Amino acid sequence: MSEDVQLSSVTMEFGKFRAVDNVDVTIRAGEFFSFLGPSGCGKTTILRMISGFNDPTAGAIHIGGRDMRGIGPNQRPTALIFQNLALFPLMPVWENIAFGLEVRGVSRETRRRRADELLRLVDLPDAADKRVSQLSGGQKQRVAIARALAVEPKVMLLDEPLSALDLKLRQHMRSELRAIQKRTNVTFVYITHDQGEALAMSDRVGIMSQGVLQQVGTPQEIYNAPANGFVASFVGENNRFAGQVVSVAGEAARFDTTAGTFATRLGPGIGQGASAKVYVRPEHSTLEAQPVEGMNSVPVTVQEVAFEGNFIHVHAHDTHGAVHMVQLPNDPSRPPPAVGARRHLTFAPEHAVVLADAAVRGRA
Ligand SMILES: Nc1ncnc2c1ncn2[C@@H]1O[C@H](COP(=O)(O)OP(=O)(O)OP(=O)(O)O)[C@@H](O)[C@H]1O
Repeated sequence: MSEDVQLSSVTMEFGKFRAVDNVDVTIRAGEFFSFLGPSGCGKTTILRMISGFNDPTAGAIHIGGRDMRGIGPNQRPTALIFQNLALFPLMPVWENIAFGLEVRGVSRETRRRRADELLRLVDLPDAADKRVSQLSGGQKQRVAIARALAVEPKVMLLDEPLSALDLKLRQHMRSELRAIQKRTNVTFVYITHDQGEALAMSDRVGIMSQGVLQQVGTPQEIYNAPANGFVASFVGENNRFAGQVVSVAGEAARFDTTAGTFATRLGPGIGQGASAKVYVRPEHSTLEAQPVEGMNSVPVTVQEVAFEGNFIHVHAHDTHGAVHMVQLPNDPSRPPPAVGARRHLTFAPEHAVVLADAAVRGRA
């Protein structure tokens, strides 16, 4: 069983500082939802408000339709997991998992049975009688998840739980966490500043900047149709050109920059005359010997060529000194240009989108 979490105009102020500004989002029952954003953007504050450790200074939180105002952390249908797992190192694994049940007066036999079930769920069927201190980092993480699930939360809140693990284990645990979430169907609210983690695991992602929720969407929507320049730059790479929209025809526009006039698409809220930036992904950019009919192009000089295995990153600067990146497939029959070569950075109108900067505090 899982429940939805509804945030309605949720705001949190610490004195005069607004850490979370008018956040509106409904996290669906059974969904894996991540809040993604840089350090200090308000992610932890949101999680603390959902779990009941802080009350919003304005707005409301409903879980499963129930207003959470005045309901303390222990009375909420939530469980919180964070980086510091707070397991008991010398206690057997199964007792760690069953700890919350013991507090609730569940018999030893039932506790043991439930712990064994949960250990199978997190793929540690033989660990029940080991001590926590004998486990690896990833195994401890699974025990912490099993312990949180033991009290049958409707909503699991996870605060960067993988950040203490090394890269390989972190990547492995991504798919583990996702699998556990699907098996239990509990609503997962996950916070992270790691875009790879958020994109790989989540059904939907909410991108935060400076307390403001910038966009909510599937990983594909966030990457392929960013709502503004902050989202486009925070998730993945982009080449950017500042300028002005000089004409508009439907969703297409002409955009004037110091590097040239481009045919582009228009992002949300951008119209005729707007000063903004055009964004183009490196994988949608190529380097051509000559300008190509119907495409945008900017004369550049190749500055650096980095072989990355499955692809090649080429950095090239334009006549104003701005550096742009092109991602080329690793194709031995088409070697990349040499450093110093002059080329035309080329991109299609449909891959160039004019976006506003981020939505900012107090104006969301
Ligand atoms: N109790 C508090 N009193 C005053 N300011 C606070 C308090 N808690 C958080 N803040 C401020 O609110 C902002 C958001 O903090 P929060 O911990 O939610 O960010 P975060 O996105 O989780 O960052 P990180 O990824 O670094 O943990 C920060 O500027 C922080 O300094």
